[in-house]
Amino acid sequence: MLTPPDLPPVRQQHCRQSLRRELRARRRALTSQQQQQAARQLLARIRQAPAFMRARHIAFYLPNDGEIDPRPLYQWATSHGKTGYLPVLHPLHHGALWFVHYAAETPMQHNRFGIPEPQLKGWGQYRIHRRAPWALDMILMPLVGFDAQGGRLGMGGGFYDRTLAFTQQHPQRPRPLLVGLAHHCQQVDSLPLEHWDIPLDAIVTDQQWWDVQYPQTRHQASSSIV
Ligand SMILES: Nc1nc2c(c(=O)[nH]1)N(C=O)[C@@H](CNc1ccc(C(=O)N[C@@H](CCC(=O)O)C(=O)O)cc1)CN2
Ligand SMILES: Nc1ncnc2c1ncn2[C@@H]1O[C@H](COP(=O)(O)OP(=O)(O)OP(=O)(O)O)[C@@H](O)[C@H]1O
Repeated sequence: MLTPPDLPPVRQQHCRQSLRRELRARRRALTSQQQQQAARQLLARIRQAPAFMRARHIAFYLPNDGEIDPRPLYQWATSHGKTGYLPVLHPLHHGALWFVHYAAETPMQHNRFGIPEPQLKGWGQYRIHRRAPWALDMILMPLVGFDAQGGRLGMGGGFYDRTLAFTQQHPQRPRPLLVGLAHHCQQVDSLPLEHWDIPLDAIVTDQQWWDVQYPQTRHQASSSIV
């Protein structure tokens, strides 16, 4: 179920869709014990990584559709002085995300995909809790699929791609480390990188941490972060 790079675009999109379906079914099939164990292993793997230890402002997500659960990591991070944020669907810019501070007392609402996110109240109050993506130290983003070369497949909305496009347009500006999270069973041999795909710095599963090195010709080479 791989997508050869020389297929015409429409066929490629079709392949991405069926691969997405297959990988989503695979992660949903994990039992709650397997999910809990994966979340514990993810915590153990990430919390000791120097890049994570240095990071102070970190975007997490609330698990949906069988995604690997970063909540134990969030608990650990916030009890060690770090500040956690969640993605919120941008109220005006369709297809983009805001990152909003998240704590136990944060009022939540469900977005149109049924995922809980911090409530948008007045714009004035909201601005206090929002952090620009470039001012985050690390963004942990959920993956539907990935390959060991840094290719990634998300839910298909292009939300993270649009929100993080600035990292390609202004490569010398400050930017967060982009870390994709997935279950080990979501790995495939090879995924083509689309021109809009934002390269990740690392991919972490319950079983492994990959630093992603892109060829210079394709993307800015990313430096090793652990
Ligand atoms: N936990 C989590 N939060 C997240 C994301 C995510 O992937 N995971 N997102 C990452 O982008 C954003 C939300 N994007 C999403 C995009 C599509 C679907 C989804 O379930 N799509 C359905 C179709 C639903 C519809 O169109 O009404 C589907 O594909 O079955 C969910 C979230 C922001 N928050
Ligand atoms: N910077 C961008 N500007 C406009 N459209 C974009 C941008 N990035 C991605 N898109 C569009 O978003 C759609 C979904 O892209 P893709 O299939 O790569 O999503 P994804 O990477 O799986 O999702 P996500 O980024 O939310 O994890 C594509 O049709 C693409 O054209």
